[in-house]
Amino acid sequence: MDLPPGFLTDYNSDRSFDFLAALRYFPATEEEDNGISAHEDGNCITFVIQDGVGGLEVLNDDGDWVPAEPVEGSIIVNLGDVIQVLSNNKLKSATHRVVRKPVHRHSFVFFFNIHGAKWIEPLPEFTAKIGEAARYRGFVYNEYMQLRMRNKTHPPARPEDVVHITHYAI
Ligand SMILES: O=C(O)CCC(=O)C(=O)O
Ligand SMILES: [Fe+2]
Repeated sequence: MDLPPGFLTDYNSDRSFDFLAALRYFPATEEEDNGISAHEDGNCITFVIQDGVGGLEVLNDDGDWVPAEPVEGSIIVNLGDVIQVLSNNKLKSATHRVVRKPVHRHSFVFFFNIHGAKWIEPLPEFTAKIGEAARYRGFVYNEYMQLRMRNKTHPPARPEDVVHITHYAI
């Protein structure tokens, strides 16, 4: 990102919002194979350790779903919305989903987050310093998390009203 080493540590050294999820996906049935619907992670960076079953897929620029094939001993690193905003779209928050397979799947997912009170806006290194306009207005991280939570607790009738990071786009 052309930022000084240790930038993220200095930017936010508070780890209290981080969490680890141990997930188990039940086998797909004839009728239904949705594990997790298409989404972007709202946080900073997500680390996924998956077993050998597979099912995690990433949407590419052509609109095709590309499987993140299991590789023994590897960790998948997924950038979230916070990095997309900080980098002013230079780094993208990947759209991904999990499609269930005929057998159980297990994954460990570590969400490297940002403190809730943190102000998030495109960094000068990706805007003023390189003569680019900011593509997002600033927001408090918790506010975005609450809007995302509302997507689940009060699902909007119209799909276009579901809040994504584009809510803050300029
Ligand atoms: O289980 C996985 O491989 C990914 C889960 C995921 O995308 C999420 O929890 O946000
Ligand atoms: Fe995810």
